[in-house]
Amino acid sequence: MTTSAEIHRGLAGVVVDTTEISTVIQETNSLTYRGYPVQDLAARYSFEEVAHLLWYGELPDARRLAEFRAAERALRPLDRTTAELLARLPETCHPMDVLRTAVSFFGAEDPTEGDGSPAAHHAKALNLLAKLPTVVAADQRRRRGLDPVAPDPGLGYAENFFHMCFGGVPDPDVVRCFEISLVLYAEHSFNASTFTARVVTSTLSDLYSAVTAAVGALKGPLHGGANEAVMHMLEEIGDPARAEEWLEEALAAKRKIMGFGHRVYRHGDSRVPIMQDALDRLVARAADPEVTRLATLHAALRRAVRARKGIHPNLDYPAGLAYHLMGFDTPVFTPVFVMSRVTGWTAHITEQLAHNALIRPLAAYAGPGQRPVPIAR
Ligand SMILES: CC(=O)SCCNC(=O)CCNC(=O)[C@H](O)C(C)(C)COP(=O)(O)OP(=O)(O)OC[C@H]1O[C@@H](n2cnc3c(N)ncnc32)[C@H](O)[C@@H]1OP(=O)(O)O
Ligand SMILES: O=C([O-])CC(=O)C(=O)O
Repeated sequence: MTTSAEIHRGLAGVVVDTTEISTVIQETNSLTYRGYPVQDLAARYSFEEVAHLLWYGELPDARRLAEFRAAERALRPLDRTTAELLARLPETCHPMDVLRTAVSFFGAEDPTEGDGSPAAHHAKALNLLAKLPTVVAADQRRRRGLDPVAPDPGLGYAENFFHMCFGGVPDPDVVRCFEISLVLYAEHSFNASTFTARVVTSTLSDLYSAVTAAVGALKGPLHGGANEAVMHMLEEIGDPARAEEWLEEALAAKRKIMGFGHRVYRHGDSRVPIMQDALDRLVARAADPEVTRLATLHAALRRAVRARKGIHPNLDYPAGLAYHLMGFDTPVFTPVFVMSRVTGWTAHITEQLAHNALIRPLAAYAGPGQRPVPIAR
């Protein structure tokens, strides 16, 4: 080691910059977007209004919201080249790979890719917000052997996604639970994927490159991939009566329990009570023994992890099961997270550019000391 500098592995506890977009308030275990508590936003506002808030700093008035909605709805269809390209990707690849490829391709197709002005950024961000659900829905249908369903400009963001996935819109309670999840997933300060987007942006690279990299960062099971991993874990456990025994075995094998723990929250994720409440409503309305079994297992594991390790669930824990009950295929859960988080990522990309400093930390060298190269080879 060539330096005695303090090492912060994983940048834990390191404050690298300021942000005006969101903050976790540890004292009250709360999260605000541009100053508004996320609980209140989830209860009273649509996802489109929250996207506007994150990008422009204020909730839209009625006229501005109508314009914003009209612009988003007009941008939803994919052009033929994109649709054909995505349909050619192997079905063995993960839907997050499809999404990552789609974002990269949107950049390659955009002649204004390098324009980093705030106006150009907002246009690109809106384009991604509008098109990503079309990509995710078409991909889920393709894997089910079905043709894509065209977006419906008469439907809101959340409703239209159900329409494109399933060819119909479920009852408003289900749509509302989905919309709540989108609001909760939209933004979370300097999480790993957002920080990735900021690192890429700090080199003055373009927005599509930053979002492509962020999709890659979100895919991992320690971050967004956990909502999908939660479902696999519940399937592996199977029987609610096995939750405690399974947990002991998993901990003995040094496995991480998916959907539990958090780098920032030490006393529980502020978003969980709202999402758990939405999940409970989905379970109650299903009135189905299989759904009850899953919900019982979900609750049993939550209690067991709390009792055994003192660890709380994070947002991915209730969101994973909620997406399953809404009918989405498990590999689509993290892409749905992307559809929402693209708002936070792009808000941060714009903020990073406005006060840019190249992000380039130092490392404490721990390799061999300087030595002569061998003379004979
Ligand atoms: C939307 C999101 O991205 S939320 C996060 C989603 N990710 C997950 O749900 C994956 C499971 N969780 C985890 O792996 C971790 O809790 C993380 C990655 C989220 C946070 O990790 P860190 O802040 O680095 O905490 P760290 O891993 O050091 O955990 C501290 C202690 O709690 C334990 N711990 C934390 N989370 C878990 C978990 N899910 N399962 C088992 N043990 C855990 C660790 O083993 C460690 O114990 P130790 O001190 O005895 O070694
Ligand atoms: O903040 C984090 O580290 C992870 C998280 O909860 C999120 O990105 O929503």
